[in-house]
Amino acid sequence: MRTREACAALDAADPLHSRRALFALAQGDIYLDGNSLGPPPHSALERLEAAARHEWGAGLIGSWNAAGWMDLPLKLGARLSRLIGVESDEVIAIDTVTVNIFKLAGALIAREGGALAAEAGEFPTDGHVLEGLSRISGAPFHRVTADTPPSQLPDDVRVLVKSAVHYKSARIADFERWEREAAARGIAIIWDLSHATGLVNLKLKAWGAKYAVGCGYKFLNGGPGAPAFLYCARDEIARLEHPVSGWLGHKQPFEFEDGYAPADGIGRWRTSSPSILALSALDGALDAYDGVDMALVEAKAQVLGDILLERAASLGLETACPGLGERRGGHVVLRHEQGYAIVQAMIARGITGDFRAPDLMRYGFNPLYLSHEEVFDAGAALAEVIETREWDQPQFTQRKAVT
Ligand SMILES: Cc1ncc(COP(=O)(O)O)c(C=O)c1O
Ligand SMILES: Nc1c(O)cccc1C(=O)C[C@H](N)C(=O)O
Repeated sequence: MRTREACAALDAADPLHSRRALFALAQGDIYLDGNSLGPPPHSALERLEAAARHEWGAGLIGSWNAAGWMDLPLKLGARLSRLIGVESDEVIAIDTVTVNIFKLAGALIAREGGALAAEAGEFPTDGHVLEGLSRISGAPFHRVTADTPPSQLPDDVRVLVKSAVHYKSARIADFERWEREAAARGIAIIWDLSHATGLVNLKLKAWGAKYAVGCGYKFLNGGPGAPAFLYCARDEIARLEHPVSGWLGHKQPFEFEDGYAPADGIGRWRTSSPSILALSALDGALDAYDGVDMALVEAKAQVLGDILLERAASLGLETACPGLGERRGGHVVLRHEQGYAIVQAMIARGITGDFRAPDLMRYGFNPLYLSHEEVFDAGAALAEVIETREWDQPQFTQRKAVT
């Protein structure tokens, strides 16, 4: 197991170390839940306040033009494109992950026919939304075994939704294999990048991916319920019909025509008035990623995860994620039958992680604000909580509604 001194030495040599100052995190708190809700960068809070006070408060309706509100989803899409490895005019920041899956899957199934598929054990919303789409469209829905490669999917599948990083196991998908096999079978993959964006060094275009959605409030730190994003490869945009055709996806919304004529370009994926305050917070939050080398971020996350896994091994804890030295997403998952109470006892010590039923403790690492030393300290605290049974108190053992 690495020592605290060895972790301090890693921090001293870490090019990302200084980014911690960009975040409004209380001194002493160790936040290991940024894979569920990222903390606010100062720039997000400042941008949000400016948008509320000056653009909305003072500028009023004139801000649609003067503050560039109408183009904010496209501006943010362009900023996000670097983080996922696609062109700047292929991404739009809009709606939620679930809604964006519906939009893409609905458009694809209408064009391609055939069946929809999602894996068992995926983040539930991915299957829920396809089931709903199946009910109204009549397209069959298959819930397939986790990690079924496209070459082994049922013959009629034309649309597969797949997480890039699994929310529980932290396994990273084999993008290139999946895309290669899917292309050979005429299957479109919609990648759910929720747990990957801002963490994994994504190169979607190079990997042959054409469709993806992702979350703004996890590693991107855009705030609770932040807008999600949608990626659609440029050549496919004009070939798909937006199933939620609303006035702002229209070519000329301010002509107020009865008939629907879709906009050109990625703006075609708009539906309604963009959530300007939420987009503004995300815009500010993305400053924290300016100039950041995503290869460095992914590599540091791997080491941070390893530090906690070394501790887990010394405690004899079972792990439910790729092991030491293995490639994984930004979190590690440890199994303990008292996992819920242990996570609560850790939170009481200022070390926040989360619990996923029935027995999984999930700890996430955003390399932009976490140091190697902090993760070492979190591991030491975990050892104490378990070894002294600190978790065995009613305030820790009683389940709360949101975990
Ligand atoms: C993999 C995954 N997909 C989708 C979602 C849901 O996103 P939204 O609330 O934006 O629909 C989450 C988390 O909430 C998630 O982890
Ligand atoms: N979006 C959430 C919420 O509003 C409350 C609690 C948790 C969440 C989450 O994002 C869960 C998360 N997607 C997960 O991976 O478990």
